[in-house]
Amino acid sequence: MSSSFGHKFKITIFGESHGKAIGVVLDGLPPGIKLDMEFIKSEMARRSPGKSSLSTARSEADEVEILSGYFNGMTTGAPLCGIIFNRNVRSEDYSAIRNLMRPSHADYTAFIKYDGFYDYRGGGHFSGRITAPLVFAGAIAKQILSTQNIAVGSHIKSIHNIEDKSFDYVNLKAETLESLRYLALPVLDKDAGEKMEKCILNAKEEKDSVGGVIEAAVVNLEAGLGSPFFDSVESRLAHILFSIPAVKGVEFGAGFDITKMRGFKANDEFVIENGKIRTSTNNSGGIAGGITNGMPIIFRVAVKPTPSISLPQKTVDISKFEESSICIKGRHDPCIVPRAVPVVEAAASVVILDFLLERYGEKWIQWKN
Ligand SMILES: Cc1cc2nc3c(=O)[nH]c(=O)nc-3n(C[C@H](O)[C@H](O)[C@H](O)COP(=O)(O)O)c2cc1C
Ligand SMILES: C=C(O[C@@H]1CC(C(=O)O)=C[C@@H](OP(=O)(O)O)[C@H]1O)C(=O)O
Repeated sequence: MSSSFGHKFKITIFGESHGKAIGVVLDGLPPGIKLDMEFIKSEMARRSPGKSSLSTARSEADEVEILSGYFNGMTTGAPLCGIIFNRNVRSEDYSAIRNLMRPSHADYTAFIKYDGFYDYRGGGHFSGRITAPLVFAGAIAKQILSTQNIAVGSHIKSIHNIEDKSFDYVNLKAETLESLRYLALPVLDKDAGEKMEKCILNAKEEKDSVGGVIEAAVVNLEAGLGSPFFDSVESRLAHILFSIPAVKGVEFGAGFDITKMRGFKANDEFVIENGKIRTSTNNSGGIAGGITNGMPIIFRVAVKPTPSISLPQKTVDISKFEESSICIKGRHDPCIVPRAVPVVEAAASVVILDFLLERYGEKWIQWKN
């Protein structure tokens, strides 16, 4: 397995959805950071399951217990381990479908790779639940970034065929990102949000699911982070974003649409504003040559419809090697997107902090202040 990520700020996640606990070890955290526990709790709550009819009915408090690396209210610089106990498992949901491979979940691929020994209950280590420790890591990274005025945030760009407005790629402000944090469905256009909610509830009613797109941004980030070739900012962000279960696409700036523009429209022209070099458009999404250019980093993440649905589907019975059908009973998200929003932000925060620690070392914060 490959459950570790990062260079200077390394995270290692562990656990299974129906095991005793899930968690993360954070290595490379600067010492002397006073953790804002209320902020961490609020980030965990944005993702935690069972809080609304738009989510899985499995209800988990997702309180994090810190086991190490934290002393007298400050990070020590030693590995910080945070664990979350699984409280509300219902493994019998999985006994009946033990040998029936859920279409588009990880059952079949995990069965092949781990010779049938993997923990299949609740998706095991493949579960979206394993993003809870990622959100914990991201909340700490986000808090550190905010001391330097760097903000990471996102909104739901679309659910199924319902579209929200786009961010203002050039003049996006930290306050806009902050205001989105408090919305159950973080959207810029309230009407679109109401339609999205109906769309999700409609799919749920019909025992089906829907997907969507999350548009995220990092603002107030300096120019000069990232290294070509293989450690470009796009490469590292895409790596962690594609690690999130159910993510099927990532694009930056104008993304695939840039292919429909001619060079003159696609190019971001340079200007000087208030003594700073900026660009008048931001089709590059704040990255050129794999390096940040000081404009907002903009990216979008495509999230597929939840694979576990209760409509009857064709599958195979792996124990008999014969075709069969499956009707999944259990507690599943009718749409993953709303709960994936803080996960995407967490993932981006981890990467940006890693780049900054790489550039300036762990004394970066003291040095900047
Ligand atoms: C926050 C979150 C919640 C998820 N909830 C569910 C769920 O309730 N049911 C389900 O079948 N898949 C859910 N998933 C997606 C599966 O974990 C994922 O599709 C599966 O592991 C296969 O991985 P892949 O889609 O990346 O190929 C969720 C993912 C995330 C990030
Ligand atoms: C528990 C969470 O989401 C789970 C993610 C998930 C999956 O297959 O990814 C399947 C469901 O698990 P269970 O069948 O145990 O209820 C979701 O509830 C969580 O995100 O914390």
